[in-house]
Amino acid sequence: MKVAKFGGSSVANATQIKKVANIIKSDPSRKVIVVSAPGKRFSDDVKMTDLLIDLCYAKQNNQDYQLHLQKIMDRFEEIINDLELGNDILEDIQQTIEKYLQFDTSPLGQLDALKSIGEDSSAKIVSAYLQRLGLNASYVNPKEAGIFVSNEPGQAQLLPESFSIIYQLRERDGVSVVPGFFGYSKENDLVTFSRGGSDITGAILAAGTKASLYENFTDVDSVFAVNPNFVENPKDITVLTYKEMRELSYAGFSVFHDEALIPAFKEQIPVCIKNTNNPDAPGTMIVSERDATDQCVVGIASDVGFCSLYVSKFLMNREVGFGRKLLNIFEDEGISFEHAPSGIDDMSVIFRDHRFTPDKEQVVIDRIRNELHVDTVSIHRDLAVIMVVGEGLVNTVGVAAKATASFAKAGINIDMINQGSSEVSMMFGVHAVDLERAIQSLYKEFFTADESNLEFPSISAKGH
Ligand SMILES: Nc1ncnc2c1ncn2[C@@H]1O[C@H](COP(=O)(O)OP(=O)(O)O)[C@@H](O)[C@H]1O
Ligand SMILES: N[C@@H](CC(=O)OP(=O)(O)O)C(=O)O
Repeated sequence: MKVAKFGGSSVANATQIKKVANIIKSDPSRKVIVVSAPGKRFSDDVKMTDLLIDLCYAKQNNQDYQLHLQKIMDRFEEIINDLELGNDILEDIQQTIEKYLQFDTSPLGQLDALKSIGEDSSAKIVSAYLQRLGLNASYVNPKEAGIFVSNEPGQAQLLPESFSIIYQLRERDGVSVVPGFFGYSKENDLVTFSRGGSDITGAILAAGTKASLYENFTDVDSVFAVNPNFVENPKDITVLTYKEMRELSYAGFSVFHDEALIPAFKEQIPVCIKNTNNPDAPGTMIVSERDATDQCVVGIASDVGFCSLYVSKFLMNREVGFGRKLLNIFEDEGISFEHAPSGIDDMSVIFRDHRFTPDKEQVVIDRIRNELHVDTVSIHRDLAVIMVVGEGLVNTVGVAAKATASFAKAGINIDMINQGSSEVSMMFGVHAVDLERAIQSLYKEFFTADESNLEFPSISAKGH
């Protein structure tokens, strides 16, 4: 049996949902279906999850929320009418929203409950539509499916005991349609995964049911070697390993959630990224091993929104416990870090900007000066991180030289390099303003024989 997840772009409107139904009908082994909330229908559109977040904040700030509620209901109504489904689903959605708006719980608990409406309603709509087409399909709530998670609002983690319950999904008759993005804590609270987390639900169900394949349907024919917003018609990737995809997703390939790789990897479930708009295209396979002999670099990912803290102290290498004490300061202040490249007398620590907010800067700097007696400490913001990823890359001679040469050709200053801590990636830090040119230059270097006829579009990054 297969688990198929359909992302927001695949359930954005009735036309898309009809394509989804055809895909499900065409292969009876697609027994477990995971759906996201309605996504963007055009580039300036707003995702249903964001509409629900706006509604929640309006309510919590005692503002008039009727307009927000209306936008949500209008969108669901249009989908339900276009699919010619009865009014009962719309009423059910409205009642669930009203119930959650009156919820007497923590603000974050209420936010998670409202955020889940998008996926929950999609699953009700898709299952009803499949039934209308004569399929034996049913809506299965994540609790019934066995998705039990930690009580960390917006950051849920699966509890391992879930797997044995999830396995029982195999026994259900017909097609089970499960909403993505959320589960339930042991205390019965509804908790969501991080943004983009329907991919995680799909991977959990694929691992839990020991599926033969996890299909992840989106709006592109394959994973491309670089984000298609930077390079026009970039090369597609036909196969890549779990490790490669995890690094690429983590570093900016928003097409698949990095945390979704872990359950699939643990149970060795192959993943196939496919296009709902072109289901006959082979897509990209993610597997445990690939032959990396002819192509050691498989993709180049990048993301903005990083900052770095730099410290230098003469003879740092001889001071036992320096790194621990430095990182301890961040632990005390509740700041998690991403990378920590170090030299003999220097160390940098890289953070996501939103984790190391400017209001924490002064406290951290004072503590580093007073407790570690460093020579220099400074913070650099507006940093972008680029990951050059590929199996065997770290053992291949000349990759770093090729990459740094391409930065030099484009006249880009490298703020930092971190090579070797991961077996499959090499990290570069550059100023965010140089990112687009850096990616284009690296792409030329690693993926094109003829550099003269490349065209680069102007950047319009697409995020969650
Ligand atoms: N390297 C990449 N390859 C393919 N798509 C990418 C890549 N990097 C970013 N993307 C973006 O990811 C989008 C698909 O992810 P997402 O919008 O989350 O889809 P869905 O709504 O199906 O979950 C693509 O439309 C594309 O813009
Ligand atoms: N709807 C949620 C979860 C999700 O996975 O969505 P999508 O499949 O559109 O990335 C979000 O927007 O974060």
